[in-house]
Amino acid sequence: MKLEAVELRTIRIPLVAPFRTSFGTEYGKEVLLLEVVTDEARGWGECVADPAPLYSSEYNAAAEHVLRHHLIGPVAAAPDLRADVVARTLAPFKGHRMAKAALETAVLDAELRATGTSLGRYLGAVHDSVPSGVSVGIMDSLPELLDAVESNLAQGYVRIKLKIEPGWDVEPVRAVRERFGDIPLQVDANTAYAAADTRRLAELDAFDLLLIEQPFDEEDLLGHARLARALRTPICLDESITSARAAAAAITLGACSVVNIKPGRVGGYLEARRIHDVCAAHGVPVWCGGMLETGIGRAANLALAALPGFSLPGDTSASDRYFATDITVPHRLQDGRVQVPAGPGIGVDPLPDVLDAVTVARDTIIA
Ligand SMILES: CC(=O)N[C@@H](Cc1ccc2ccccc2c1)C(=O)O
Ligand SMILES: [Mg+2]
Repeated sequence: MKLEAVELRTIRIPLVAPFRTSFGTEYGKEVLLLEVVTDEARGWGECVADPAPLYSSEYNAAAEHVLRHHLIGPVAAAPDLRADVVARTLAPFKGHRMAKAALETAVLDAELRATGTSLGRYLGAVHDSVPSGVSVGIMDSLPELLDAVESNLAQGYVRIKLKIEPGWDVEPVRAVRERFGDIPLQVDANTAYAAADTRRLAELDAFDLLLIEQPFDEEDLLGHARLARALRTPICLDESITSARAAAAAITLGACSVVNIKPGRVGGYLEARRIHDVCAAHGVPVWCGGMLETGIGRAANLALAALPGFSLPGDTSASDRYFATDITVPHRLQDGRVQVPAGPGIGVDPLPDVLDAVTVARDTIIA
């Protein structure tokens, strides 16, 4: 293929409800969307960064800038463009994995649409639908939390994940256990704790959680390894796992025994599959994390979540968990599962009218 143009769009969509984590509260999602135009087909990629560098060092304006000024040029210069040359082409540029992931995914989507191959088939998916968990934010009170959990269970979500932070951890978990019994339950701290909190985190061992996700700083592999030796509950890493190499190091150091794979965080779906393969080789279960993607990124995540090593329900929730109106035909939860799109590439397209209604900026870069 030959890259002819890249259209950069910034879209803003309100969330159905504020979503509070240990690093802040979000009321809407601002998304950088890429559409690549090649001589054979077009493709879509969604950047999972946010407006501020609170989850990771990346943020939307930086992703757009690095794409515009450093990443699109070399990819456009590739004479025979395929998804598996993008990462190699971009390797000289350090970091910016979310920006790189969006570009690689858009190229991969175009390549697969041109050959009529679904992303699931290309990656090695073995299921047509995947069981879905849901991420429940920090709430203002325990009654509000219990109502949110009850609503999500009633919709059919097969696993509940609670956001925690110091001061909102043991009591919410205990309240959910007391009200809902032994439902599949896990927590996510988004790096909010430190070694001094070990005794507090050890109190969570009483609740038979599936895992504790990213309790410490993303760079603190040794701290997570020490914590894993002190706790019975498995440690899962998210922010720390930026590549297959990082996954191998974390597992070898004993820093985690479960991995949350997010293609946007690791530079794309090809690296995400490598992480899946590394974890499978170590007997480490993986699940597909979420970054409140629109239906575009959500579709691609569903294909990845259908690979054999994804043995735990992920955060591949239905569109209506976050958006009243998605920019694609909404992904729906049916009997606790979400369908893997079967069409060529990511298998979905934005709905033009909806997309235009939420677009706040757009710019076409001619290759
Ligand atoms: C589903 C889930 O918990 N995702 C992330 C946290 C996250 C990521 C990106 C976000 C963007 C806007 C608002 C909240 C966000 C939360 C996580 O697993 O750590
Ligand atoms: Mg997480």
